[in-house]
Amino acid sequence: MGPTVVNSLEIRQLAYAYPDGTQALFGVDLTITRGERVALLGPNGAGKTTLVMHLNGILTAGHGTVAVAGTPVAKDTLKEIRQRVGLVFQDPDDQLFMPTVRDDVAFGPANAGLRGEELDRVVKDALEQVGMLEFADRPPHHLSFGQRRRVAVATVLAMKPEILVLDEPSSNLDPAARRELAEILRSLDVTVLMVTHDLPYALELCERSLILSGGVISADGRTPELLADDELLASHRLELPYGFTIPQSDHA
Ligand SMILES: Nc1ncnc2c1ncn2[C@@H]1O[C@H](COP(=O)(O)OP(=O)(O)OP(=O)(O)O)[C@@H](O)[C@H]1O
Repeated sequence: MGPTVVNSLEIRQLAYAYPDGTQALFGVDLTITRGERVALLGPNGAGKTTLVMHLNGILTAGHGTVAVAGTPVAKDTLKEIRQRVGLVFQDPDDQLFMPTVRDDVAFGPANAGLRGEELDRVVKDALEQVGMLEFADRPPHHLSFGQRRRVAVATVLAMKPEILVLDEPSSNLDPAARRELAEILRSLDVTVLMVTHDLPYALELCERSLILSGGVISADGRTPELLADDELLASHRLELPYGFTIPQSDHA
């Protein structure tokens, strides 16, 4: 027998219609292996948010299954699933609500029962991973947007997630903050699924990309290959920035 391959995420035939009857997902199949970084691309209304909301049980499958590291997302597994799936929202202010950065990062692990030195160590590690340790005693609302996003990532890392799911991680960041966050994300030893309209960011960070369109996955492959396919991009309302070319080394 070969080594066991752990799948961080396994989605089988996931379909979902909102209560008003809008069918947002039509049978999505997706496997993400531990350690992969994957970009989820697609036009507005493709179903990306709907898909992400199934990963930690905010929505539950109308049809099909979702499993995180082998554990099915279901009512009786929600507590475990929410520790394993670290969701970083687009707006860090939806995630930060405590008087200090330290308290925000400690909130999840403290809730899970960590105390004392163990809790301190987890908080310190998470803040170090995003380069925000020196800001531990600051109120989050005194930080820049880019710093708040990094703290939001730390709140999720403190839970030692199986998979980090980021919604538009580069939005509202200036070029330096965008690059710093990319360096941080690349340095993490965690599976990543990143929803983004920022195609160069997907290229920079994710070896693999998916295109979701009309509630189905219509492309799944190596990011440089997908982004070099002008017809594929145009047919899914995806556009590279004007003048951007895929570096030849990525094409190979
Ligand atoms: N609460 C809701 N009730 C009914 N329909 C909804 C609801 N939320 C989303 N939809 C519909 O479901 C479909 C998928 O929407 P979703 O928000 O998942 O797309 P998205 O890919 O995340 O788009 P965007 O890039 O704009 O964030 C769309 O047709 C949308 O109008």
